[in-house]
Parts: sequence; structure tokens; C-alpha cells
Amino acid sequence: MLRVGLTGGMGAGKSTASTALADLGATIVDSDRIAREVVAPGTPGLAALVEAFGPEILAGDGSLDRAALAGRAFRDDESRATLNAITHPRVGERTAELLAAAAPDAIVVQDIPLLVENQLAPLFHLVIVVGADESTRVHRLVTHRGVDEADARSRIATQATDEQRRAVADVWLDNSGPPGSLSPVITALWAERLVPYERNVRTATAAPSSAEPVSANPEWPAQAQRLIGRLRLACGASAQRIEHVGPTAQRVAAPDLLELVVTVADDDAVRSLTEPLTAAGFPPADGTGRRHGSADPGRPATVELRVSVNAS
Ligand SMILES: CC(C)(COP(=O)(O)OP(=O)(O)OC[C@H]1O[C@@H](n2cnc3c(N)ncnc32)[C@H](O)[C@@H]1O)[C@@H](O)C(=O)NCCC(=O)NCCS
Ligand SMILES: Nc1ncnc2c1ncn2[C@@H]1O[C@H](COP(=O)(O)OP(=O)(O)OP(=O)(O)O)[C@@H](O)[C@H]1O
Repeated sequence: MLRVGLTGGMGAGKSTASTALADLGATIVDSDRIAREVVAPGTPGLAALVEAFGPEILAGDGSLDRAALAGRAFRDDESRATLNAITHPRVGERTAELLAAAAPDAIVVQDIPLLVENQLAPLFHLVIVVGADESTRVHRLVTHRGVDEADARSRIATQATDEQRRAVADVWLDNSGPPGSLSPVITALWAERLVPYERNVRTATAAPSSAEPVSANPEWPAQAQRLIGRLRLACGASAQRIEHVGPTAQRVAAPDLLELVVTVADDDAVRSLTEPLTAAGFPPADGTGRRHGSADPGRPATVELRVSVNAS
């Protein structure tokens, strides 16, 4: 299974992108939709909201009056934190159930508005961010979706900035163009990156890289930081240190291959990391267990497991 995180500010075009990905065969797990399910009538989630925000958030038929809750919850940080504390753990549990039920060869796209705010990026093999500037987003929400402008702006003000989203974006989809302009970009991303990436993860195959030097890419350090975030999560306490080394760290012309080094205590740690690294998209590149590659055809990398000199 390939896990892809899809995010973007309110009104950027996440739903538009996720519909295009679903048409290509992705399994969509939509956090906004799950957030609705977990507060449906009769759920403990709805009871908890009523306890926190009062019976005024209920409509006449006992269901949640979403506008009434939004009016209270987005009023100040404390209220929003109360809302998040009730909904987010429940969204997380339901998400885990849906992931467990997905096919082993699925490309699962999780549409998560608050992916950056909740620091979820390292959970995914790839993070896609849909971007458009704030005035464009607000204009679209007001004209196409009938959203109140002040409500849109106050929610956006509580969300991550585009700079914070750029830091986690393996892929940035610019949706400031006309309707339909995202579609060919998404089709190419699907065929050239997501499909082979999923196959590589499932078959524990490292993506090939070219030995041809390219000019220095200023994005290399940021790309390496994203991989380091995933490696940190996969290695847990077994990693003493994770570093970006070699010419791509020094930003000089070199083959487009990120070199990462994970320092571990001993050979047992090396062996114990084969499985979690493979699942995280870093399959073994040779039989020693000490050299791994990247399954992502769009971001070749090597991961060397180095036993700390103090221990040996
Ligand atoms: C307060 C609620 C009932 C308002 O419902 P409404 O129909 O107006 O909005 P909807 O759920 O369709 O969300 C639309 C957009 O608002 C933004 N938004 C929603 N919740 C939040 C939040 N807690 N913090 C910041 N932005 C939010 C997101 O960009 C989202 O895509 C609803 O947003 C909610 O239950 N929010 C809490 C759950 C949540 O955090 N969902 C977002 C991702 S898990
Ligand atoms: N390129 C585009 N040009 C014009 N309108 C667009 C474009 N892309 C999306 N829209 C419209 O803008 C609105 C917001 O898009 P969409 O619902 O996909 O955003 P979203 O990120 O999922 O929003 P939310 O955060 O509220 O869930 C929709 O009405 C959509 O039809």
C-alpha cells in the first residue's frame, strides 16, 4: 500500500485533486467526511460536543447544526482546541480502520486539511500540497460554494501558512490556473510517480537513479529533511543520528541522489530496521542490510545504516 497525504488551505482545491485521483484509481480517505461521521446523531462524538459547547449546537432534529458549532468553535483558540480534542482522536481511530481495510496494492490518498497543523507529514510515503493564494481561495469559496467570507478568512487565519506547507510538500500542485488545469498534471503524477512508487514499496524495490551529474539543486536540503522525518519515524529510538551527507548536502553539482546516513548502536539494530524501513519506502539495496534505497522514482536516495564506533 502506498500512503499519500493530500493537503492545502481551505478552498485550495483538495477535493478537486482528490476527485481526479479517485478517477485514476486511488482509494480516498477524506478527513472532512470522517469528521462528519464521528459526530453523526447518536454518536459519543456528538454527545461530547454538546457537553462542551451546549445544546445550542443541535438542530431541531437532533443532528449537529454545523454553522452554530463553527460560530462557537472558531471564535477563539481555546474553543477550537476543545473542538479538535473531541474530533481529532475519533477521526484518527476511524482512519486507522479504513486503512486496515484497504487493498494491499492500493494507492491510498488521505485528504487531510490539517495535515501540517497536526504534524502528520512523516506518516506518508508522499505529501501532495494543493496551493492557490488566499485571495483566490476566498473568492472561489464565496462564489462557488456560498461560504461566508468572514468565516473563510477566520478559519484560514488559524491554519498553517503556505511557507509551512511548502516545507512538507514533496509535490506542490499549483491550482491558481483555470478549472481543469490540474487534471493533466495529476494524470502524469499518477502514471509516472504514484503507480511505480506503490509497486516499488510492495515489491521492496529501490528506484533506479542516474549517475549523470546535474547542477546543484537548492531544494536538495529541504528534500532530505522530508526524508529524514520519515526515517526518524520508521527507525524510532534505534536511530542515534540521521544526517544528510555527500555532495547534495554541500549543494555542489552531483548525480541527483540524496545520501542519508542513519547511525545505530549495533548489528541487531541494523537487522531490526529492515522491515520498518522497507514499509516506509526505503527497501534494502543490497544483501548486507546496511544499504537501503528509496522506492520513490521521483526522489532517488541511499540510506546507509552505520554502526556507531563507540559500540563496536
Ligand atoms: C466546525 C464544523 C462542524 C464546521 O462545519 P462546516 O460544514 O462549516 O465545515 P467543514 O467540516 O466542511 O470544513 C471545511 C473546512 O474548514 C476548515 N476546518 C474545519 N475544521 C477546522 C479546524 N478544527 N481548524 C481549522 N480549520 C478547520 C478546513 O479547511 C476544512 O476543509 C467542522 O468543520 C468540524 O467538525 N471541524 C472539526 C473537525 C476537523 O478538524 N476537521 C478538519 C480536518 S480533520
Ligand atoms: N482551478 C480552479 N479554478 C476555479 N475554481 C476552482 C478551481 N479549482 C477548484 N475550484 C473551485 O473552488 C472551490 C474550492 O475547491 P475545493 O472544494 O476543491 O477546495 P478544498 O481545498 O477541498 O476546500 P475545503 O478546504 O473547503 O475542503 C470549489 O467550488 C471548486 O469547484
